[in-house]
Amino acid sequence: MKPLTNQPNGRLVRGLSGLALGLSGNTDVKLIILDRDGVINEDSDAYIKSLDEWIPLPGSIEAMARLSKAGWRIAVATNQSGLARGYFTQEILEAMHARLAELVAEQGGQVELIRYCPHGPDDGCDCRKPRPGLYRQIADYFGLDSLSGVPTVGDSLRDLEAGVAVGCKPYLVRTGKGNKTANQALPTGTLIFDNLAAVVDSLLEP
Ligand SMILES: O=P(O)(O)OC[C@@H](O)[C@H]1O[C@@H](OP(=O)(O)O)[C@@H](O)[C@@H](O)[C@@H]1O
Ligand SMILES: [Mg+2]
Ligand SMILES: [Zn+2]
Repeated sequence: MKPLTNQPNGRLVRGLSGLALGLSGNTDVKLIILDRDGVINEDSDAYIKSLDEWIPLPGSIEAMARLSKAGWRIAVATNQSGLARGYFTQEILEAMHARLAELVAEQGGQVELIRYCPHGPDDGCDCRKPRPGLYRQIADYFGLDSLSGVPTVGDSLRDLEAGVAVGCKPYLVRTGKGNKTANQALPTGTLIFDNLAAVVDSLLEP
């Protein structure tokens, strides 16, 4: 089932997935917002420029499927300045996201929404993290007037800052750039875990 994803002009392209779920704007919604590179898949300082370079981190796909099967809704919020820099095409990016959705679906889970910022650092958009534009788009999609308390998982400070700006609960993972980020001043209340699987374990423990 293809996730919903966005076009560079920000228009949402409806994939095969179902209708937007009209979740009420309350904080007990089981929604999680994940960063992509360094949380779900390996990251590289040379960017992830092809489907071959898009390699899931150990346990991340299984963790997403476990969370999804437990009733959580999964959204991804990712900066993809490589598009603006000309390192890869939108077609390649969408192929990575289709692969992600496919792998999670094979394990019985679903990635419902992937929102990315296609812009470069100097484009002045509102969707490049640490700005919270992607998070607002995700809240709109799920019909939420608040993301207060919604867990967001990142490996970079900007991921946490973007989520905290709209009330999310910040989780840092040590994968990707996370070990380095852990030495920076983090948003109050940030919880630190080794990887996404450990975050999911903590969210699912009774
Ligand atoms: O972690 P998410 O948001 O999913 O994606 C990050 C990537 O878009 C790239 O973001 C770049 O930052 P700049 O966009 O050049 O500042 C660099 O950090 C790259 O190493 C990284 O692969
Ligand atoms: Mg990242
Ligand atoms: Zn943007």
